[in-house]
Amino acid sequence: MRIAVASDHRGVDLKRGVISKLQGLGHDVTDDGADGTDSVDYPDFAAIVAKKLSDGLIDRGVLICGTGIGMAIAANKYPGVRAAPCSDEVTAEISRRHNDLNILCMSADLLSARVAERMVEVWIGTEFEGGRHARRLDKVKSIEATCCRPQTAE
Ligand SMILES: O=C(CO)[C@H](O)[C@H](O)[C@H](O)COP(=O)(O)O
Repeated sequence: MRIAVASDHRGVDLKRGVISKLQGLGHDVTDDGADGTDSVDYPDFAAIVAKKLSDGLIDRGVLICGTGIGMAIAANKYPGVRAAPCSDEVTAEISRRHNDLNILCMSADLLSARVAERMVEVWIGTEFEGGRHARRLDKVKSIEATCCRPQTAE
């Protein structure tokens, strides 16, 4: 799978471990920053990964900030992105089975490297179940199509 990973300054260490884990599983992984611990703004990094996903250049994304919340808010502004913070293996698995989550957001402040790497492994290895969940996601897509169209100037 083609996977892009990015973080803000709080997530740089966790990001390195996540990238190694994904590469070890045989995935094609890009590191989209941040490169150091100088303070940066999470929307800049969420935008890089979310745009790639929205444009079909990657299959999945992983975004890490202090809580994972800011990254999810920003990433979800891009069409076709389904991003959410997950807190453990269970939410990571259900986010795939029920929500077809395509960008996993994680908290650098609250997760250990071991738990975060395991979450990523479970998340990448879990398929969307379809069925009733596909019906619900179709409704989400329809909300996106009707509410989030770019506004044209009158
Ligand atoms: O956006 C966030 C909250 O969801 C992230 O946790 C950021 O990493 C955090 O806000 C950054 O805060 P800092 O005090 O500037 O490090």
